[in-house]
Amino acid sequence: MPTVPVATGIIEDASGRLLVALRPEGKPWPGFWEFPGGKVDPGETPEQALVRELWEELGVMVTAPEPFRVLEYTYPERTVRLHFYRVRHWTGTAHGREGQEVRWLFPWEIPALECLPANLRLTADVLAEALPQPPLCLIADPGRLPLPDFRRALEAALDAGLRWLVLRCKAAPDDSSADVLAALCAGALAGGAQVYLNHPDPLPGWPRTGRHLTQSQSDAGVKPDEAFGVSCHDAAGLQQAARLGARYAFLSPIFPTSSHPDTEALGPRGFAAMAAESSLPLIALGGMTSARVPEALAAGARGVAVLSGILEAQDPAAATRALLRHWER
Ligand SMILES: Nc1nc2c([nH]c(=O)n2[C@H]2C[C@H](O)[C@@H](COP(=O)(O)OP(=O)(O)OP(=O)(O)O)O2)c(=O)[nH]1
Ligand SMILES: [Mg+2]
Repeated sequence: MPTVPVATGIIEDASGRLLVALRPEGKPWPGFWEFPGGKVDPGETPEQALVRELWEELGVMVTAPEPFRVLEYTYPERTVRLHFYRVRHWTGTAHGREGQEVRWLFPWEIPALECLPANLRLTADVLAEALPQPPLCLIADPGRLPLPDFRRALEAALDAGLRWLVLRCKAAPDDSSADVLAALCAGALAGGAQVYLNHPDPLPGWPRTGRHLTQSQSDAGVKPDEAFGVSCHDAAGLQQAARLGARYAFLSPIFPTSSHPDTEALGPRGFAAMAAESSLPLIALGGMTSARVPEALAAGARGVAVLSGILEAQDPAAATRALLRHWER
């Protein structure tokens, strides 16, 4: 079976929303959502095909498309080589010229739709662009250490370059601890970090980027009206988090971990199999050490999360630097 070249455009408006279109009856995969585009004709370059297809399908004239990804995917009926472009400059008003429904959605709203299966990884690629950089997350639980030690460790990690914090409070802290934690959140944000609160309801009004949910909250349908991620443990949990509109998911445990000794680890292969099917960027959690970061990234993790690896290290700053080294260029 020859490979069919296809050119598609991820069209983005000034607010960051992307255009998706519903495949009509009469084409393969009717009723599935796609990025607009189509087959490259003989003699055309993928970029020429992109410009022609977006004119034919949407009535927009594209200028300066940027190559983004080339992916091959085998459907039962054909193998396609998909040339995805980012399109940020065009003229005209996009509308379904072939009668197809089109929608403008934020990237995290797309996984709720039934999309062409080849596009799962691509959606995860787009969502991964918005992860904190470097994508190393510290899950910081103030219940584990005396508060002054917790604060010192956290500030050392932030000074060492940490830019992503999930603050995990199993129970509501007392008033004086709450003031310290709120100030830590504010300081982390001011230093350029993203802060997600994993906290039981009622939620304190601490400064934050968004919330981090447990899989059981997500499975129960909790859907914050702010940015959020979810800690997942299985494929059903990942699917539910994607349906709700999560920006990212933790998947654990990738390696055996002393905090959950009775849970069987996914292993890098189990992790990779789930990453291949996920439209969310997955963050590897569980037994993560600096030495294991390359294996996690090779398994499709877009980032890594640690708990005790930093907070309970002899030298939290050194531990943070050792982990961050993997994202230095
Ligand atoms: N347009 C588009 N096609 C995709 C995407 N992802 C994906 O796997 N495909 C596959 C589905 C199809 O097998 C092929 C594109 O074919 P198409 O049916 O859109 O081609 P076309 O617009 O030229 O349509 P036609 O002339 O055959 O009617 O690529 C995507 O995001 N957009
Ligand atoms: Mg098409």
